[in-house]
Amino acid sequence: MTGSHVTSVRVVGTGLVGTSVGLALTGHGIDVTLADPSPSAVALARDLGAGRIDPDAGCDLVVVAAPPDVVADVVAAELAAHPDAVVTDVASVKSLPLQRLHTLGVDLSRYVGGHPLAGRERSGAVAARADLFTGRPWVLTPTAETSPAALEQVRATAQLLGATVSVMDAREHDEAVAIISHVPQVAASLVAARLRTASEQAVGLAGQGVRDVTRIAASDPHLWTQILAGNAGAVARALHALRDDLDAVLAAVDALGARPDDALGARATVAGFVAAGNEGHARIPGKHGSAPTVYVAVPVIVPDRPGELARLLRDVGDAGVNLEDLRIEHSEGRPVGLAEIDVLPAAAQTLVTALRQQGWSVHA
Ligand SMILES: NC(=O)c1ccc[n+]([C@@H]2O[C@H](COP(=O)([O-])OP(=O)(O)OC[C@H]3O[C@@H](n4cnc5c(N)ncnc54)[C@H](O)[C@@H]3O)[C@@H](O)[C@H]2O)c1
Ligand SMILES: O=C(O)C(=O)C[C@]1(C(=O)O)C=C[C@@H](O)C=C1
Repeated sequence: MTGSHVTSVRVVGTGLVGTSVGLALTGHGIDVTLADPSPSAVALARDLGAGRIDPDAGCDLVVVAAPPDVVADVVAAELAAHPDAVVTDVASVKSLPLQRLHTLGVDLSRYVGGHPLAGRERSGAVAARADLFTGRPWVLTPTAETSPAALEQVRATAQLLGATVSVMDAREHDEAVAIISHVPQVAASLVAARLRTASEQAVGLAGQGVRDVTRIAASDPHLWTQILAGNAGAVARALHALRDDLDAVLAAVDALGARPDDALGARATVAGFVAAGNEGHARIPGKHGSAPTVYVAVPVIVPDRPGELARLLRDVGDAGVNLEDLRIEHSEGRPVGLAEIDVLPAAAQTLVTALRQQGWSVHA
């Protein structure tokens, strides 16, 4: 290691976040070794290019990207196994793991708690992206015991991945993420859960509004149970405040439903909460730092027949264009689907032309 720059990093836990860290660091020429209790998870991360598997390799830095309920024990084990390395983690909650480390009596001078505010609603290495952290916040939660050199090393590594680093204490972090991450997840899940009992006809009308509000409702229940349980105090406080607001809106809407011509003040209440939402929304900062890679979505109609998707993917490959992501949607009542192929902007026109030549209906 030279200065605060790392040359070798061990990533423990090769799911979405760990594999993304591995991909990004490997891209910067850093020697990354990977570990995970699941042999298939670690092999997949290696195959995707996130690093190599060598349990005996030394390292400057260990990044623990394991689930929140085991993270403290894994950090403690890594500190013991790598006595010259700095150890950080990426768990979404910070106070409980820190308490557990204190209980374990671990020397915390080489440990720096961390949390990138970057992720996806999908888990596992397949969802990993090298540019996941570009322009995103990354909180570090050092304690009085943390050595300044350890803090600088982790800060430099997060910055190398394109993140904007801020430093706060663990309790402060947990209060903040209850409001900007944990309650939004609860709200998205609750709104999406109402769709279970809606009619087919109603769900078939889903437009962009409900898609925007519920994207993170696709998140992993196992991970989120650990996150919400791991920050229960702060989440409960934020949910009580939300419930008070919901009660006020409900009272106004109830009054409008019962006495539309005589519900004094009810419309002002409704307008007030929408306006308050405008104000809160306006406070969300734009992304910091350089922009993450922006892909262009090329929409292609795919007949709902066996082999059609395979034929499309073959034609994308034959066009010499790299497919960055793929989404498929089925249109209600139509014998076709819509495939959205994400590609780099520079490749979009080549792909559109090539697919049209092959007879595909491209809506670009
Ligand atoms: N998903 C997100 O959007 C997001 C964003 C920021 C931070 N985080 C945090 O990152 C961590 C990992 O989340 P993820 O989304 O990558 O989850 P994931 O489910 O995609 O991956 C977790 C990985 O940890 C492995 N694992 C399980 N037990 C382990 C142990 N004892 N030691 C080492 N590895 C172990 C699993 O096999 C799996 O490969 C969590 O602490 C989470 O709170 C998640
Ligand atoms: O799915 C996403 O877009 C996220 O960024 C997820 C998100 C967030 O709430 O910001 C969720 C939990 C993590 O701890 C960090 C990131």
